[in-house]
Amino acid sequence: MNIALFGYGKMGKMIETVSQNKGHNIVAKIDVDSGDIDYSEMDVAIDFSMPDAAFDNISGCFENGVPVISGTTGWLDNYDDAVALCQEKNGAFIYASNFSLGVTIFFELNRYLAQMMSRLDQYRVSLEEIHHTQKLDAPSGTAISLAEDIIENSDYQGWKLDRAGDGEIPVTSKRIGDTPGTHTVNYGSKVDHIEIRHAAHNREGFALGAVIAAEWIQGKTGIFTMKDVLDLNR
Ligand SMILES: NC(=O)C1=CN([C@@H]2O[C@H](COP(=O)(O)OP(=O)(O)OC[C@H]3O[C@@H](n4cnc5c(N)ncnc54)[C@H](O)[C@@H]3O)[C@@H](O)[C@H]2O)C=CC1
Ligand SMILES: O=C(O)C1=N[C@H](C(=O)O)C[C@H](O)C1
Repeated sequence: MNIALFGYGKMGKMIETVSQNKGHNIVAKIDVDSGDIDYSEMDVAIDFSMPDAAFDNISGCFENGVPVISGTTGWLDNYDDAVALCQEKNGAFIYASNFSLGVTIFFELNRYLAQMMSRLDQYRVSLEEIHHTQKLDAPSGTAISLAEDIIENSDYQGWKLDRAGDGEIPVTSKRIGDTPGTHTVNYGSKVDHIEIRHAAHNREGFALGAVIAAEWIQGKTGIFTMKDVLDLNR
């Protein structure tokens, strides 16, 4: 498979290594100021760039018939436009705030736990995410996904960074050293707490999930999620 990398930073380089270890070719490494882009050899584009670059990168790929795997966070104000363009061009698209296979399962646990806990008014939920100090966005895309999934499966009406009001989920963001990404969902009562946590040990899991998604999307058209890739919708 011929893969084009949009964003050749920490994740772009990790995806290059994982892709090559699986026998794929990297046919383009697009970074800031790369100039004119030749889309002709691309079987798929994997975008891990920057919030203000992601939508243009994704749009360019759809305009040129290239399927897109998008991992960049912090650009979702334009998500609906990306979906509309993908549909107009009969393209193929997967966005995930976190491509780790473990986090895809963690998202399912979070939804199920939220449904059960919504029956008990003794517990209050809170979210914490910890990342490396170079991270640009806060809270993380993964924390936002977790919060949105809890809201969909409970009576919570929103989330807020740090100080949350009634009916809102408090989210705490910490930036510590080189932490690749740790997410904790905590339900506390006066007498106990229940916690689920995913901790990435390095970036390889994110990269592997993105490459598996790129392999899976070959020959398909439509908008998909990692649940489709792992066949968790059954
Ligand atoms: N969904 C997931 O599983 C994961 C998502 N991420 C997200 O991926 C993004 C990138 O993360 P990192 O690689 O750690 O960041 P990074 O800062 O190491 O790399 C980003 C790269 O994008 C480049 N860039 C800037 N403008 C560009 C443009 N117009 N076109 C192409 N490239 C451009 C930068 O020069 C840089 O090399 C972030 O939004 C991060 O939150 C990171 C890890 C996992
Ligand atoms: O910027 C990162 O590094 C990460 N970003 C994603 C996010 O915002 O959730 C995924 C992962 O936690 C690493």
